[in-house]
Amino acid sequence: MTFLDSIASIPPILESMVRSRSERMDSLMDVIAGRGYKRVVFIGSGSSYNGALAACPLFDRLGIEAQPVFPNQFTSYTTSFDRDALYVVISQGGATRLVYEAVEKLHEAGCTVCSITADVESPIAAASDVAIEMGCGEERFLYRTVGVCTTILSCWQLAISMGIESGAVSEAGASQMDDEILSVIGVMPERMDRALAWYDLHRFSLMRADYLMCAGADDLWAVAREADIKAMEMVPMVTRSFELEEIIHGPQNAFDASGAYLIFARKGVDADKARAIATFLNEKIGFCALVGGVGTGSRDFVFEEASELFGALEHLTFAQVLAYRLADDHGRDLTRRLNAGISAYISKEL
Ligand SMILES: O=P(O)(O)OC[C@H]1O[C@](O)(CO)[C@@H](O)[C@@H]1O
Repeated sequence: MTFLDSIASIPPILESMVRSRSERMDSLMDVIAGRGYKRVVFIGSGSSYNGALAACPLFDRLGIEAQPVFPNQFTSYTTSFDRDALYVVISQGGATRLVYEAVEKLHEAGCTVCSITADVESPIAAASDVAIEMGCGEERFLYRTVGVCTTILSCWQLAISMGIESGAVSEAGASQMDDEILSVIGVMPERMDRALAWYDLHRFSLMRADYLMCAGADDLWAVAREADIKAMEMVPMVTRSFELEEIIHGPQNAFDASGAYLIFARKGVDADKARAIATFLNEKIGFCALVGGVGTGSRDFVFEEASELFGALEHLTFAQVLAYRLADDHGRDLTRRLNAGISAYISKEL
């Protein structure tokens, strides 16, 4: 089993989650019934945070304000609570200490807590009021890959359920969303194959890069963050991600030809901005690829999303393939941690 098999295993896992949405969200519906939630606060770290961030546009579309917060920010610094909000803690491992402490803090404040974890018997799931199964099972490699995709889908299903409860989505509308998600899942294998071919074409430029900078807006900012964290952990290499407009600080000042640049973008409000940044980077700085529907250059990875609302998964497939191929070409063993001794200094787990 290679890491690529792990990426390839994602679409059928997601498909079976979509087909069982009602059963998966059954216990959540009991908890949110009659509560009229209009606000969701997500608490999660790393890929768990990114998964929540990727789902925020759907909540917004359904009239629900959604916001992700890092566990340390919440546990150590947050002092005000919104008892009319649903708090959702996300932890693939289910035992991240600060996420667990967030549940305790929320319960002391009288708030309702929903968890999303791979194992519904994990400490965080057991401590929460309602536990949603992330759906990823046990990740075969160290790096959250299946899990980040199933986190995004779990959050989308949470949004759809809250939309049904609030009346913003009818049952028929929810089924249409399921179909739209299935159309995205249907193209993920093709995105994977094309990403592999794209990597082969640009391998030399990518292997030369000392660092990787990623940018995107809205849900594609979440993809940029995930591309960043995966390349950093897996290759490994120095990486950073920016909200699309924020990356402009870099080329003005610090970026140079030893970096590689990825801009995730779709047609619409930010297309011209994304193209302008990519053109400047390509003409004046170094290797830059536009990923998504707006590219026209030979370095770009161009595809029409099967769905704009749920297309983040298509972009994410590209990011996962890139991290895997770069890691593989660098001779990285993805079953072993580098610098595993850090756990003698600090541990995130209970
Ligand atoms: O989702 P969990 O299990 O709480 O872990 C959060 C993050 O911590 C890490 O395990 C290590 O930083 C990441 O890989 C992960 O995304």
